[in-house]
Amino acid sequence: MRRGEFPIASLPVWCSLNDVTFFDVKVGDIEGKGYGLVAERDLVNEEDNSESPLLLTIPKDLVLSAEAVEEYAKEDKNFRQLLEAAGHRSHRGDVLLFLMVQLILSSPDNPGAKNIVTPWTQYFSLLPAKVPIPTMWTDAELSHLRGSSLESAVAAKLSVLTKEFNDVRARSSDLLYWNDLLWADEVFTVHDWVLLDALYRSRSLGLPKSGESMVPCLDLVNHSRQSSAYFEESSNEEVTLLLREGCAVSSGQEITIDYGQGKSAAEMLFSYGFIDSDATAKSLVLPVEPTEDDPLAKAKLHVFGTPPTLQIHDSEDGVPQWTAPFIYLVCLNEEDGLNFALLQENDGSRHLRLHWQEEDVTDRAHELTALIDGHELRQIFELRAVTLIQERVEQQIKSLRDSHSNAMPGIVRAEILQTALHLRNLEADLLERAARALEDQKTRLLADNSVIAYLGFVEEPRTDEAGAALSNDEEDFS
Ligand SMILES: C[S@@+](CC[C@H](N)C(=O)[O-])C[C@H]1O[C@@H](n2cnc3c(N)ncnc32)[C@H](O)[C@@H]1O
Repeated sequence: MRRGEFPIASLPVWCSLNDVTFFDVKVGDIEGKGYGLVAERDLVNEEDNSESPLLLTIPKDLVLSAEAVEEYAKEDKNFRQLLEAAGHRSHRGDVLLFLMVQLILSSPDNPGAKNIVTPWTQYFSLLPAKVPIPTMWTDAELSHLRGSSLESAVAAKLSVLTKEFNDVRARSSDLLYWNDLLWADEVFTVHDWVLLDALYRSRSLGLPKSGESMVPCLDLVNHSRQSSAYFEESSNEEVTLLLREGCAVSSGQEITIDYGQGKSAAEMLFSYGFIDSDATAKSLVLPVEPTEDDPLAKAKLHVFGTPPTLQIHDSEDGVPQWTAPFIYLVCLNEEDGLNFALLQENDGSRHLRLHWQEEDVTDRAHELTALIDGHELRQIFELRAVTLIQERVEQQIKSLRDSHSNAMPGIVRAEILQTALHLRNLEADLLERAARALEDQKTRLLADNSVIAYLGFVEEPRTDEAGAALSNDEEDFS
């Protein structure tokens, strides 16, 4: 759908009409980042100044939160019908419906639909038509993410977005007003829905009172890990941007906030479309699956309930840590004391239950690491888990290496290619360090007395022979 026009030169008028105030800062073009905020004069906030200087204030009624969407629905009958038919599933979904309406109302494709206009209808046209996050990349660009943790994450997100779009379409087609505006000439497409999601993801922020919200003008502030400003929501729910304590910004310099706060390189790319040049991967998440020959695979997936993942986190000493609760479910079996049972309720419904050592632990399927604590074979179970995790990590390293020369032909924007390569390098480094840490842990477990005893080496092993025999036998406990 074609976008409306709102030149940046008109923003000061919009701000004065809507009580948004800039103090000594203005919107400017920032190379490689789109718009941003720059200081109009030298700004300083001394180290122990308890009252930080204000840079920007935005009144409560402009904050686009789930509550604001509900309020708007009270005033607009057509939107209320749309929200009742297709909304109320999540806060994000409701905000996306509101943005969809702003897109329609501001689009030159709908000259007749301009009768209901909110401040957001005009502001929406200032938002970029392209966001550099991977859900908006071309297939050729996406092929450069192969082997990275974002390969499956982006594919899953795109499939969810397509489902959401089809769902909104199915639920609103019976509403005459919306059917005419949205679907009759197929003016609103799945690409528009992907754009709305991208705008929301890259521009929303968590406010203490209003929750996840979009705030006009505050959403023009770019990110830096050495940020000079921060935002607050006051008791009357006005949102403010303030200069950080101990910060000095010269006239013409950019004002930034920190979007990161613990986010991994993959999360930064997924949500905002860039990675800091001095970033480390921090962490990554990979999907994991049950082993192919496990007869209990389906039951294990069912009781686990959520898509199983392996999370790898970096740590300050450079030795990565991992979390993979499903892997413990994968490596335990009936002979270890893991069982499934069907529980029949009085109303006739039946539920699959998970038992560990004859105790019903269905609600603790994610806590098997804790449940095996104290078991005499605990180290054996750990060894199986470490072996499976190591295999998964090695598989990912191989996939990163193999896919490098394998990208799809097609035009790829230089900055996108650079960002994808940056992510791949950061993740390869984290995975390789994780593989070494897993190998070390395996070696430690293999030297554990209970493991040696379990494997039949109860007598003092001669180191060389034992080591060789153990590594040959690895598959037996995986
Ligand atoms: C909340 S908006 C900030 C305003 C945006 N620059 C604009 O023109 O509307 C977030 C987007 O700005 C860009 N951005 C913000 N900080 C950046 C940075 N440090 N490096 C590169 N791009 C950045 C990214 O495209 C990101 O998705």
